[in-house]
Amino acid sequence: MASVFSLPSSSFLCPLKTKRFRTKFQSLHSSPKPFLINSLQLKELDPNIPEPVQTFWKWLCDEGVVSAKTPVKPEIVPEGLGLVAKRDIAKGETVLEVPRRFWINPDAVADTEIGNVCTGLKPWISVALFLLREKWRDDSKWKYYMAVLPESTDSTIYWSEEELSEIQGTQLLSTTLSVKDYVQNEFQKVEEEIKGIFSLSNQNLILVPFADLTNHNARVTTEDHAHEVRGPAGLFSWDLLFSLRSPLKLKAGDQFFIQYDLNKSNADMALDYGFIEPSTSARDAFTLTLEISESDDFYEDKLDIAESNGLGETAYFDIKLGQSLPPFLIPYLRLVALSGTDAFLLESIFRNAVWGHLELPVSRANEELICNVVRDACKSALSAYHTTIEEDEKLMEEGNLSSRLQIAVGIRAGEKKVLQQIDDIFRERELELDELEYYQERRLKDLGLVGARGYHILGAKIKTSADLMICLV
Ligand SMILES: C[S@@+](CC[C@H](N)C(=O)[O-])C[C@H]1O[C@@H](n2cnc3c(N)ncnc32)[C@H](O)[C@@H]1O
Repeated sequence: MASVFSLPSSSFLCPLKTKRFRTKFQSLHSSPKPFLINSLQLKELDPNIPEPVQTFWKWLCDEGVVSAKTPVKPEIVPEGLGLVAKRDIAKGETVLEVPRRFWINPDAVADTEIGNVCTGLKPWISVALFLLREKWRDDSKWKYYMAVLPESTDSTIYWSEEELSEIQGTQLLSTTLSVKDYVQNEFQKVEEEIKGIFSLSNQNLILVPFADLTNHNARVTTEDHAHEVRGPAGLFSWDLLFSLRSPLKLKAGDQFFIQYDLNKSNADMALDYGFIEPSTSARDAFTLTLEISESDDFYEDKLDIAESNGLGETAYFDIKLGQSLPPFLIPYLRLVALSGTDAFLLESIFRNAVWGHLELPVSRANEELICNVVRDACKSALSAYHTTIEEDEKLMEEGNLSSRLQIAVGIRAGEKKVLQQIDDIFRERELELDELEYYQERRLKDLGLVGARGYHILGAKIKTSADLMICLV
């Protein structure tokens, strides 16, 4: 899978790293040259740029996608290939425009000979099938683009067993294995369905030659740089254009960057793009999965309450480093843990108000249980990693890690930090258990039945929460 990054209405895949050009370069080299590379725009290119990229650029020039006015050109940059400003570029200035006839998306596939067999397939599968077919056609309209598309990226789905062992215990490892399984199953299904002719959930998948040479940078903190506009798309034609504007003010020689996706965690980025942002703590995340067990005596009631509040039998909570817990996490935890003398809150007379009650501590037993359960889960998850945070940090400080090891170390350190943060939050909560105010106390206060000397209802002293229940329900 090549990397995918999100745009307002679409995503686009990338041709990848220069290190992967060698095989392409050799294969192109042995075939007759498609045309003489001598246009003005080509003279501006660094002669060290791999020949397939030069040929691709020439093709873009010939097709009118690149002109003398185009303010960027491809260069070799730390991220592989990238686009570099030829002159100063103002913030918001249009950097490139690619007419619709060059886009590769499910609509484009539908208009080709394989359109019929692709009808009804998932968008990523029809695009993948199309790419496979075009790759082997000598007369493909996209052949110069195909020649710069990568065989693989640093996405974890391409990692060897040995490389994957570096992310042992991480959520990223299980996601990676699930994605590989999913792709394999889909491949088998397609193979069975279509004899002779293959971020996966993305409905608006699109490949845009030229635009997908743009790299990501954390300095860009907005995502509104990609637009579909109508404009001139050739000598006499007018069409939809995929347009990218510069989110930053650039000086000549600066690289043109965009922001791929502000909401992705480092694990998402590792899987989708094959790189991470180790210094952006909010990208370090861990997903807590909570479930109302079917064997719970109050399963039906709990499920009903969860569903009435937009949650379900299983709920996923993404916890980010340095950020507070998602607001529904604690009420959901309290709901799942609700039992014994607290179960009266599950009765239907409380149905409209119960979520409000769950937003505050219910009882000491309930609060203690959620602390224990979460802390045990954190400890168990932490024990599955084969390194400590300190060991990972030392490796990062020493540097000299391969790009994949850098991802592995960054991911496992990040996940552990988040788990540690969750454990710290619930450890502190545990220490406060005696000071918290619980449901019964609040209720008595509401009823004006709590005096300075303790809980008194109609003169009878209340000793246990069971007594309270009898009095209050
Ligand atoms: C859309 S392509 C961009 C062009 C790509 N650099 C190339 O050589 O073809 C996206 C890929 O570029 C690389 N990339 C982009 N931004 C990066 C970054 N900030 N750090 C590391 N790699 C990056 C990743 O391999 C990513 O999957």
